[in-house]
Amino acid sequence: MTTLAIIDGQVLRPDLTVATADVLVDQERGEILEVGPDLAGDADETLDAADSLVTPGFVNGHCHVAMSLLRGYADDKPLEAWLQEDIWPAEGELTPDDVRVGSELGLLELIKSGTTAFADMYFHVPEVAAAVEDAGLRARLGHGIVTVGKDGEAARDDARTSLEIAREYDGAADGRISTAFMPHSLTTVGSEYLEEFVPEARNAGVPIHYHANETTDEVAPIVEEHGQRPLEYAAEHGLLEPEDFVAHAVHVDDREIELLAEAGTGVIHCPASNMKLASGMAPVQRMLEAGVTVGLGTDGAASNNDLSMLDEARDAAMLGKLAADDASAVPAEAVVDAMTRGNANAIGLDSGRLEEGAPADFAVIDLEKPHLTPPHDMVSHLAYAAAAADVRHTVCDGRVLMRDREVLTLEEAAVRERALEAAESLSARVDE
Ligand SMILES: CSC[C@H]1O[C@@H](n2cnc3c(O)ncnc32)[C@H](O)[C@@H]1O
Ligand SMILES: [Zn+2]
Repeated sequence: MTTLAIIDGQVLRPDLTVATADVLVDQERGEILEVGPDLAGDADETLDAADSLVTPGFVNGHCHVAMSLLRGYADDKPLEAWLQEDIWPAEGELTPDDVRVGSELGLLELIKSGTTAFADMYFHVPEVAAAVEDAGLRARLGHGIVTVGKDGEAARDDARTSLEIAREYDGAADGRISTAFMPHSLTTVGSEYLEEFVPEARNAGVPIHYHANETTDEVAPIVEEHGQRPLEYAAEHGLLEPEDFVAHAVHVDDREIELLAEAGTGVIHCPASNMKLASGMAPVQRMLEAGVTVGLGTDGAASNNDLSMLDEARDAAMLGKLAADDASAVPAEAVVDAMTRGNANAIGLDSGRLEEGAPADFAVIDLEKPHLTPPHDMVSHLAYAAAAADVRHTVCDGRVLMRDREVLTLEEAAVRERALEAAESLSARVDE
């Protein structure tokens, strides 16, 4: 057994209390052996956490990591225009190599901001999976299906690809990669394809993840065409099961909140993307009160425009108060839970908790910063004050991915260089 000890840190426990302790990890099993005093002993490797907070690694519940290549490509438009006029034409030019380098760029940012696990919907998923395997993170990946604008054969091919990817990659990278069947949304995938393929996804034993109720423009056509609210329609098509999770859920009514709570389907709230695209304010406090599992996600870097879960936590708390017109709504504890254990539960990964027997996924945050002084309340600091640049070390599955801000599993300068070239070449191709 090889061991790693994270020593002298302030450890954030599952009940959100903080204790000065070491954390001892079995690196082969990727598991926490013990949390307690004086565990450095003869550990094979140590990580200094003095004057630092040791937290569960952050979980990003909804991302399109390769879209890092499109950061700043198109801003200041609402969802529909942004996708139709800018993003989809650019994505039409993306090669598998572009997706690989865009993923590596995004993974660098995830590691540097303390994220150890994420859920991702995109295409050229084998490239995303290869990047995840090498970078050392944990992920739930899927191929996003869009059937609108395609003939029947092309549409069925797309849905079949999502199913095949889900089957083939589940358990890849020594179990760090799991998968889901991923229809893009309830308006971009026709009901006939849901009826045909959802039962197959259930047979494959994978969850289903999709964008839902993101804008009023997305709700209206379903109400008009089917005479039902989108999540009633989703339930009728077998898309609201306890293992499933939806992104956004901005425009949900009371009945839909009740459906989510009854079904146990997770909601991944994406406040930065919702604000930037002016999609609306999700009723997060109402969903929490109804018992919905609420996680947090960044969405892609083209609509955020970063992948920091610390930023997302702050945005969620701030926007949640504004939406509820109540300063006590969406408190610090709720967002810290949502970015760790809540998210892990929502996307079906065993992560987000720092205790014996749990997966060894951590972020170590430097507290010796003016904006983190004084140390009244670590949960408050995580929700409101800490930033990506405060993350010192990141560990996933017992492996040190970043030590003292040096990423060990990706060559940062080389990835940036390749990303610059790929982005330049992509822009030129789109402009041709
Ligand atoms: C078919 S792969 C995933 C697909 O989703 C697009 N996308 C990125 N952000 C959003 C969003 O906020 N709502 C809906 N769709 C989004 C992305 O560009 C890919 O095409
Ligand atoms: Zn999205």
